[in-house]
Amino acid sequence: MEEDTGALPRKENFSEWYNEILWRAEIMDVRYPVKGLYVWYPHGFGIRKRAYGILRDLMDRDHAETMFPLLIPKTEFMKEAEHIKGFEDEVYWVTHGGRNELDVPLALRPTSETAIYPMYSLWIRSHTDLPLKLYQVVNTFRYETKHTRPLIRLREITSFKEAHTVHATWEEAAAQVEVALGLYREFYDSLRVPVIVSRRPAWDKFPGADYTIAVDTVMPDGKTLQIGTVHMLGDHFSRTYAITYEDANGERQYAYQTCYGISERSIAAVISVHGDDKGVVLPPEVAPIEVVIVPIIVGKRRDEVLAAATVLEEEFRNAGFAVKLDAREMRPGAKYYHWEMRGVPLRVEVGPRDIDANTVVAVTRNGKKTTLDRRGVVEGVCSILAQFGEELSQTARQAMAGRITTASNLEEAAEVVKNGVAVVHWCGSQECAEKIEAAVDASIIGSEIRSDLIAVSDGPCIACGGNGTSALVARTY
Ligand SMILES: Nc1ncnc2c1ncn2[C@@H]1O[C@H](COS(=O)(=O)NC(=O)[C@@H](N)CS)[C@@H](O)[C@H]1O
Ligand SMILES: [Zn+2]
Repeated sequence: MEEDTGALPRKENFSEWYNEILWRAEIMDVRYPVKGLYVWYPHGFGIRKRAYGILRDLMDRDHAETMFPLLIPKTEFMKEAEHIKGFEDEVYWVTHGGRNELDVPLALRPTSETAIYPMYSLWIRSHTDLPLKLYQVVNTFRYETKHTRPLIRLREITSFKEAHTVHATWEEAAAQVEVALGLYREFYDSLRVPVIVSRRPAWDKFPGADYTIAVDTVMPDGKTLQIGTVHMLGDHFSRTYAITYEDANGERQYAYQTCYGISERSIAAVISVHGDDKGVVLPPEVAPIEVVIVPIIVGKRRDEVLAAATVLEEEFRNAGFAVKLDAREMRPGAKYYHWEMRGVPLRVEVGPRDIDANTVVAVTRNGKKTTLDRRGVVEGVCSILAQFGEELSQTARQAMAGRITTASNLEEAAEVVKNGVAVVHWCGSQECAEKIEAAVDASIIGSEIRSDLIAVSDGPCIACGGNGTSALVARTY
């Protein structure tokens, strides 16, 4: 890949910064010749791999992982009316196998309800088969007509984690929605990404769902990014796909379902929230390289320094760190620049002075320098990385808090949404939502807000003066 050249755009020019950092930090190559499809560089894929390893560990607590087919027959796809309406403009169709026209066109899954639920109908017979909680991590395809953007709005979603659960009652399904939100909070806590949870307005819920609860973060430009959604499907899909079970009294009942999804937007959030003017900044939890060792090679003591650096690398590797020794013939400063761009959380420098003093110098990606005793170096680095992770959480949380502002009328809200999220009182009516959205040129993205950064309250709707409660208004990706 091309080497680094020149300075990055400043992060305050977020859109340019974001586009440039994807190739400068070797995350994604956007030159693939199909719109909305992009290629993972190995470094970017390493971030995805660690992040989805955390996600799988969370899901594996009480879900089973599986994999359903990519191609969905039109007959199945077209069964759930609302679902179709929501996706008919986004579905890719396969119509030929070789030169033979297929008798039934096949959809590339935009999401997998219509692939999975006919099989659930075969699998679920009795209440003893419930609850059923499966998930898969697959690619899905959506013919997005809005502006596509790497990691944020793709036509091939390469890292679509979708969970689909089945329960005996509405209450159990509603409880699973809360379990899913807890998992998503834990996931984003691990990525040090602060989130706001809220209920999407009825017109924004997932097609075919009773309600949708979304997980949003606030991007550096003040726009929100939906980085996870949890849907209560009620019995809509079970009635359409005949997912029924025999209850304890031998009665046949329709099942109740949920589904919840996360995509590579989670990676976009890590890059966007934590990055700075020098490049990507990775939480240790998802860094493909946690520690890079840079030997300070000085003339005649070159071999001695390299030997010491190699021993150090071995020690970190045996302690379970993802460590890299950068022994390239290059000025140390150029190496610092290279690894800072790629977001490596910790650099360890070792040179002749360190060998004589039996120390090493540890420098975190956010610029903290510590001289460590060579003997306790592994423990020292452990606590430095833990501290670094906490600092990332705090910095990101404060940044998000700084972009959320209460607005008590339309004019104030119109100002706030230019570079942040407005918290307003809304009566909940669609009519007032349209008035508010037109007046402030932004969307009502949620109510029933759950965030320890936002004090929810009642008050007069800023459109009609009627009884309102706190709602989020923002521009969105
Ligand atoms: N075009 C896209 N590119 C990247 N991520 C996307 C795209 N469309 C949706 N997502 C992400 O995928 C998540 C789940 O998508 S969704 O439509 O809301 N929900 C579903 O598809 C349900 N079947 C849950 S699995 C969204 O919250 C969003 O974060
Ligand atoms: Zn109103």
